[in-house]
Amino acid sequence: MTLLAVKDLTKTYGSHTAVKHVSFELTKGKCIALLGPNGAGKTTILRMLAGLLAPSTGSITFSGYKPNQDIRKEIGYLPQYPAFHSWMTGREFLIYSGQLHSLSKKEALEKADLLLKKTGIYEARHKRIHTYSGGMKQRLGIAQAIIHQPKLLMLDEPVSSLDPIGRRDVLTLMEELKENMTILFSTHILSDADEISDELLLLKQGHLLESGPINDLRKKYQTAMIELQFTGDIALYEQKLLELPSVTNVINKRDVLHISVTDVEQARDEVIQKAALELWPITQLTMNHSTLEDLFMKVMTK
Ligand SMILES: Nc1ncnc2c1ncn2[C@@H]1O[C@H](COP(=O)(O)OP(=O)(O)OP(=O)(O)O)[C@@H](O)[C@H]1O
Repeated sequence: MTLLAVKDLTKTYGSHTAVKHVSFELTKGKCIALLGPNGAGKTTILRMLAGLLAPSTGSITFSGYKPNQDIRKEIGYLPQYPAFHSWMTGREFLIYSGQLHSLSKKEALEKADLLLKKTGIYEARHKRIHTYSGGMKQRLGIAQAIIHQPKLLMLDEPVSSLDPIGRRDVLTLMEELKENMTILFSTHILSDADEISDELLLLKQGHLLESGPINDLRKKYQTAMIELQFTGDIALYEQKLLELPSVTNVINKRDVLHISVTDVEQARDEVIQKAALELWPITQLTMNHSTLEDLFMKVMTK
């Protein structure tokens, strides 16, 4: 079921068009990654969906609403650089945020404690926010973004400024939250998108180049690969491998040969036959597929 539909969305800042005729749909209950290099228009799209920026043209339609109707109560948004009242404690900040969303003092208190537990920062609830680590601040930001129980949670680069521990904490929290809500998050970290998203939106210079379930995109773009390791001088084997019928390309990355092939099983048989005949000193043969990074590069350069 479609939760939100974007049609022909364009945003122009002065003479610069940051988002160009973008259309997509967000499926209810999915975690969707908005991927693209710097300046692709990710923040601009999120801010338009969050109702913080007016589109130049196009429509945003939330399920059950008219096109371009105010949908702010359905949306939770954590900007890339959230502003906190750092002198407040985490708990005070959440109670204050709840009251801004028209919760009574009692409701805000209950909700604050519930979310502090859910986001794993309950122990630090009476500490001032300026003492929180980056990961704790992001978790508090997410708690604040969902205090009004939005149907769609949008996070702008939620892990890009965090150290590996903070990053892991926030990704784990997103994994938990995605059980109960639709999440749209922007990133240029492909492994994060790979780890937690179900669907991708791939953006470049304001254009949406590809979108869809991650597995469908993998099938469309991935290529079969064989990785081969040898003892001795592997350069000797590059040319010999290229002569095999199923091999289309060979790249030497840190003494591992990455072999692109047309059919992975056929290529394996050809490699094994040749290796057995010529006694190649193979130490490892792995059948593989290209990574999400390869997919990203293919879409970005097509
Ligand atoms: N207020 C503004 N006025 C003028 N140009 C802007 C404004 N905000 C963004 N832009 C431009 O619009 C384009 C898209 O910016 P946006 O911040 O949406 O990209 P992004 O994909 O989020 O980038 P990043 O990954 O660097 O955060 C960029 O070229 C940017 O310089």
